[in-house]
Amino acid sequence: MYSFLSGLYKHLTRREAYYIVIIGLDNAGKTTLLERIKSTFLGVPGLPPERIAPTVGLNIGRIDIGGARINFQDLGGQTDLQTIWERYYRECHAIVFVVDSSDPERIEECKNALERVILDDTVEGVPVLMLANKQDVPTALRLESIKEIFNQIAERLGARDSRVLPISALEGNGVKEAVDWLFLRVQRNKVNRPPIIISQ
Ligand SMILES: Nc1nc2c(ncn2[C@@H]2O[C@H](COP(=O)(O)OP(=O)(O)OP(=O)(O)O)[C@@H](O)[C@H]2O)c(=O)[nH]1
Ligand SMILES: [Mg+2]
Repeated sequence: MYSFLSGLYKHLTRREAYYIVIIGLDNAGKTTLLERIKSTFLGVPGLPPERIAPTVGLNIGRIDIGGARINFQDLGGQTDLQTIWERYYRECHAIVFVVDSSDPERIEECKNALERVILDDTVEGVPVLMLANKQDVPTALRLESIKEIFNQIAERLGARDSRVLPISALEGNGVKEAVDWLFLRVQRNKVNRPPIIISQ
């Protein structure tokens, strides 16, 4: 009886879980984005921007959406930390690459970092969302310019789902749209990268 009930409980509480990595150069705004996602979807205030320090390890954020769980993994972007990215993106269901649109001088470095990820065969078919962050800065590169730069790389993505969206992690603009895009894409890509089934 106990095993029947516990089996039934597990069945009723089972749900799909997805892992999404957030990468990009240091100072791009990844942790600010993670905190913004948490405050938008969990309804609790995230860490205030002035308390966010450069990431050395990994920050995790969990949200529930459409009956599924999404686990965001925000990684440090400093050059010597980029070597750990692959440990996380190889297993993930989608990749978010955050770009600091207010720093045109680092765009080339940004492109190279993204290219290295895209060219890794282990992420073939995984949806990639490029976020043109800091759109609240008046002098920031606008979406069209960022698209022009990143579409050269996107061509290499082949049949994979990819998109460039404008956001301001600081002010929250575009953050919900970005998460909605990701949720739809990880579900569409279920056959290639099945979700992890969890109970609760
Ligand atoms: N104006 C503006 N500033 C932002 C935005 N997002 C982040 N910032 C600022 O950019 C700086 C870096 O933000 P972080 O979130 O720590 O950047 P990160 O990508 O996590 O950096 P690492 O952890 O070192 O890889 C901080 O001063 C943030 O307040 C944004 O949308 N607009
Ligand atoms: Mg960080």
